[in-house]
Amino acid sequence: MQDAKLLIVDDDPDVLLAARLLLKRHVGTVDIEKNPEKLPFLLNNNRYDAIVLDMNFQRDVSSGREGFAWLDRILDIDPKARVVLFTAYGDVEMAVRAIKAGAVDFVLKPWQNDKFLDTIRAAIAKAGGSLQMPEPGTKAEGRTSSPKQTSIIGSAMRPILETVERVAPTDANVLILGENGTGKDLIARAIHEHSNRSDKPFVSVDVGALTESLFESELFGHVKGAFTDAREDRAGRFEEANGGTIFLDEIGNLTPSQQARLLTVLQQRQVTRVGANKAKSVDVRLICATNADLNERVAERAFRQDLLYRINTIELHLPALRDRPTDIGPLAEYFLKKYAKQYNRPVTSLSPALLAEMKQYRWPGNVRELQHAIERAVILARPELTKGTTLEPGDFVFRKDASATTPVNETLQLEDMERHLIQQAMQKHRGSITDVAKELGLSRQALYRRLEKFGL
Ligand SMILES: Nc1ncnc2c1ncn2[C@@H]1O[C@H](COP(=O)(O)OP(=O)(O)OP(=O)(O)O)[C@@H](O)[C@H]1O
Repeated sequence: MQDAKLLIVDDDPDVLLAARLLLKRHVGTVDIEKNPEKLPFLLNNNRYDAIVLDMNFQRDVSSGREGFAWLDRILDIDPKARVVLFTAYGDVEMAVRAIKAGAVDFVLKPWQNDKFLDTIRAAIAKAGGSLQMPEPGTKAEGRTSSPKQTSIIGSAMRPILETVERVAPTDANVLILGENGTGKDLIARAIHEHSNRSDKPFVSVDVGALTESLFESELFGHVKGAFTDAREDRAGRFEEANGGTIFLDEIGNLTPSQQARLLTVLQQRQVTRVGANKAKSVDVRLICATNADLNERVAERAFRQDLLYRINTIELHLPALRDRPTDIGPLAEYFLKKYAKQYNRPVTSLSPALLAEMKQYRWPGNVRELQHAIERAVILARPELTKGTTLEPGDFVFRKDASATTPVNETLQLEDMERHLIQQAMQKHRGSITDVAKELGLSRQALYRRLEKFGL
């Protein structure tokens, strides 16, 4: 490391001095900088082997938002930059998010000298820094998703996949039912990929997250001047999906007037942009999904029966993960391999004890929860924590039994903070998912997950 060059950016002069004192003995050049505004200048005039960046500068003390913005900026200037984040103990969730956003690792403050050194050594040694980059498409969700070839794991899914293969080439409307995180989106994409429309768009809309005022313009489009913010003509999601498939998620949450509007469009196969007086024909295959019991909602008169009949030509029921325990092992192994490779972590297996606990757990968030729990455990795994290469129960946090890596109080405080921030941003942007996601530095998908988690 004697010929390496390191930059440390933190607004606390004591932290800068202490870090320099420690690292100077091992790294050739250690530059320190108090003001992150100087980053572009420094990066354009030096070649750093690694950069240590604080997540919380004074203006924005606890959210880490400024840190994320600077991380993005650094990676814009040098996509191969190897950024290690400084973060306070308890900010582990944030550190995990930052790694997903492209940082190579993180150091908890106050640091332990040998761990800090190991992390810096590994960051400097790593060639290219591309190992921890997120998968293409995970950082920001485009308006039109291209088909993703994701494997569908688990023997319990086999009968469903057989139905998918039979139904996909027809144009039949499909309704996918199942709890959150059971794979409804995945199955909808599989239907599209196996259909004759696979080279046309697959457009996914979380209709449950659209406010009353956004619903029409998002789905059907608008013309310039139709309302204050309509600065230009814009096609809606139905028009975007023309020739392909439209996937309407959380259909059970539609209000009566939204149900009526949607039914008209489905009956007439035509959309009229808000403010326009001429309808346009659209040719879309419709797939809907919900975690609600629609028959019960019909009985309660909360969902229109005529709309249900229009969308449920074929119904697919996805079982909850707790009802298919044989799938837990294969799914866990699959995610373990995927994330160990993505984050370059030395984890290769799950211990039998951990697997047994997983089978006992209820998995209220189903496969998504399992996926995130494994991703988190892999990111946080250190050789000394994982006894070499196997994840043990202690490396793993079950939602209801947070006994492991992050103390419960700190997890809760973080969650409160996160919830509060999201609520504030939702009010500020009047429910616009795109704007809120942008402000918080989250993908739309990640924001939806949090809205769901916090019941917002
Ligand atoms: N059988 C499976 N094999 C591999 N990955 C899966 C499987 N089922 C679900 N997943 C993964 O789990 C995550 C959640 O799945 P998905 O988004 O399809 O669930 P969902 O039922 O649509 O959730 P929601 O109701 O919250 O919208 C995704 O990342 C998906 O790729």
